[in-house]
Amino acid sequence: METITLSYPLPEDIIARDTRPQVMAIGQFDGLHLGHESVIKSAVNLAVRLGLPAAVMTFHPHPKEVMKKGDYDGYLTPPHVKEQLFRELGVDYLYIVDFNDDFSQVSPHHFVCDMLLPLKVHTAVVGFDFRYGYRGEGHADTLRELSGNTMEVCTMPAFLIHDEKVSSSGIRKALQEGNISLANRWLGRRYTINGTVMHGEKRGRLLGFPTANMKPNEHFVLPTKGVYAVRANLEGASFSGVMNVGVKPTFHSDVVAPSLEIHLLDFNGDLYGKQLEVELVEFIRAERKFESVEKLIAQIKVDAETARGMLLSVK
Ligand SMILES: Cc1cc2nc3c(=O)[nH]c(=O)nc-3n(C[C@H](O)[C@H](O)[C@H](O)COP(=O)(O)O)c2cc1C
Ligand SMILES: Nc1ncnc2c1ncn2[C@@H]1O[C@H](COP(=O)(O)OP(=O)(O)O)[C@@H](O)[C@H]1O
Repeated sequence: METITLSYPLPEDIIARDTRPQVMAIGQFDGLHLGHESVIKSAVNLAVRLGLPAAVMTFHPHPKEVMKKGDYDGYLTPPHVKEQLFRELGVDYLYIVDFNDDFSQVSPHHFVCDMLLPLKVHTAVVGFDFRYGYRGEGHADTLRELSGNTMEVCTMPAFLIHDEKVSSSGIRKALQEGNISLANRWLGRRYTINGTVMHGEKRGRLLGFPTANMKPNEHFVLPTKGVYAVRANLEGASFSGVMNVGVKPTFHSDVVAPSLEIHLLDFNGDLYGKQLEVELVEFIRAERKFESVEKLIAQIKVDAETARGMLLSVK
């Protein structure tokens, strides 16, 4: 797969490229969840049938981040992981459009005529709720017309699980509510945060539960404060663990930024500076303020055994 970064207007060298007509899935693909996957798989299958390359066009940063909508809480899937998923799905060309204030002003007409047509989009494959151009005024049904009927458009219906529409906003909400099973089911994989192990307050070892304090490598959506059963990948090996996301109210009365702390079960070693990839498997309980350190320790013991039970048959 070739990754091509684009800006508007398209640079001369891109226009001059001898691009073959291509089937292009277009969307933010924030997620990237099972609904997005079905759009991309359809584009790839169609491309194979037509003997054309399969492309994806996506936008970065997230338009909500650029437009300062306020409700943008970070990545569900960081760009490099999305890129890997596109590759695995069989995409030949990945176009990443630099989404900035100027691009947000581009009309639907100009988006189609100045970007899609020069890129020789033979068929655009989009989700049922695809919006594009200034204020999202362009809809899937206007793509064809704006291309002067030179481009085919294939609009994919909503992807449903148990009659519910799979959506990124639904996954974000599920993470906020501790509904990890739903978030994972809709994503089609476990919600994963990766980061670097930093020094913390050195209290964990005194409690009998050393916890690797993980600083996320990207601006990920944080799940709700609480305790989780996790699988953690460390230098190619996989461990079961229990993670606390929160502000440790037993020790802090002031508001502090939430931290992610992972205790690996059956592990002893130095993790400082190492890269950890943490996959959320299940929510165990909400974070609480304990009246004594002893009670917190007793609860952490129960949490660790709960996680162990939950993770018994999980790889
Ligand atoms: C499984 C688990 C559950 C935890 N639950 C809570 C909790 O409910 N309330 C709380 O104040 N701290 C909780 N903690 C956080 C501990 O207070 C924290 O690990 C300890 O303060 C060590 O911090 P340090 O790594 O910065 O030294 C939990 C930690 C773990 C590993
Ligand atoms: N089973 C384990 N799980 C997590 N960290 C462990 C474990 N065993 C040893 N460690 C080490 O202990 C550190 C955490 O100890 P802790 O007292 O909580 O210190 P800190 O507050 O700096 O995180 C980890 O960063 C890691 O280097």
